Amino acid sequence: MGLLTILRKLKARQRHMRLLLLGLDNAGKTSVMHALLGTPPLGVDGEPTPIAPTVGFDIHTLTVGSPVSDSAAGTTASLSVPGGGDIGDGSAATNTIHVWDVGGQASIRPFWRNYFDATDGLLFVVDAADPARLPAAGRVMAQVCKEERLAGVPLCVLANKQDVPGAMDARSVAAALGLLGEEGRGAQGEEEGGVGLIGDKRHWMVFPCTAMGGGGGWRGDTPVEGGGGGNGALPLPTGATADRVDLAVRGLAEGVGWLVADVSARLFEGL
Ligand SMILES: Nc1nc2c(ncn2[C@@H]2O[C@H](COP(=O)(O)OP(=O)(O)OP(=O)(O)O)[C@@H](O)[C@H]2O)c(=O)[nH]1
Ligand SMILES: [Mg+2]
Repeated sequence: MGLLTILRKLKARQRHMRLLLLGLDNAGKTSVMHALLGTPPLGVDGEPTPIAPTVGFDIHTLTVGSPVSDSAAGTTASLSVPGGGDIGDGSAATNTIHVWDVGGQASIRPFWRNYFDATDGLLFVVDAADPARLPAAGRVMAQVCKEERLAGVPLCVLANKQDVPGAMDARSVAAALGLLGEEGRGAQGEEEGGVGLIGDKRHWMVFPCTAMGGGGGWRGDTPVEGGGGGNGALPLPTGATADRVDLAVRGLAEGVGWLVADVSARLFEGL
């Protein structure tokens, strides 16, 4: 077996990828990170403690597709989402996912560009219970997506805070962000200032979710899908009623699972 083949097999087996977690301040990025890690911040009394705004960035590591491999570091956890898979020789692959959680305050956003290199997938978190800020979130997202270093990188939008009564569903969030506003999709929701993502080769999807895993009043719907590659079907909200909070909790894992699977296909297919 040649050296190149060995290296390729090693890469295929390890499947490291880097996701960048962005969004306006207060969207819930760090909360999403804690939810994914299964480690809500707790005080000494065991009660949840408020999450402080992120100044700078934090890196966390998740593994997908195999049991927990290392939890000693405190920032490593396994996640039950799809995204592992057979790597061609009958053995299962493990995706090791490095998530960069970067602060979203206006004063910090200019530094986001320092994190674009080597990004394989984008997680963009929005506060679906704060419609007034969604157009601004859409503009910021569009700016990020214009970045050459992020060309074609799949985008998972997390329409967070679905536990808050009145939170917008995935389709409304997609429209408010300008994702549905360009020609070619046949989608409703023409929105001024569309972000111009549609028509490029980027896969995107909006998932309704909550980082809280509790509360009431959640309104369920299905993810809204679009982007290049002919996957522009836009399923209508189903108005699901059963166990809505649970669905929103699962929406988080599903969203990350979708992104991991998409990135995997992009990075590791054919290895
Ligand atoms: N109800 C509800 N509150 C949430 C949810 N996610 C986050 N929050 C709250 O929203 C506030 C901001 O959450 P953070 O996770 O700090 O937001 P962030 O995007 O990391 O903010 P920056 O670090 O400043 O960019 C906190 O008070 C969280 O408790 C959610 O799903 N539901
Ligand atoms: Mg934060």
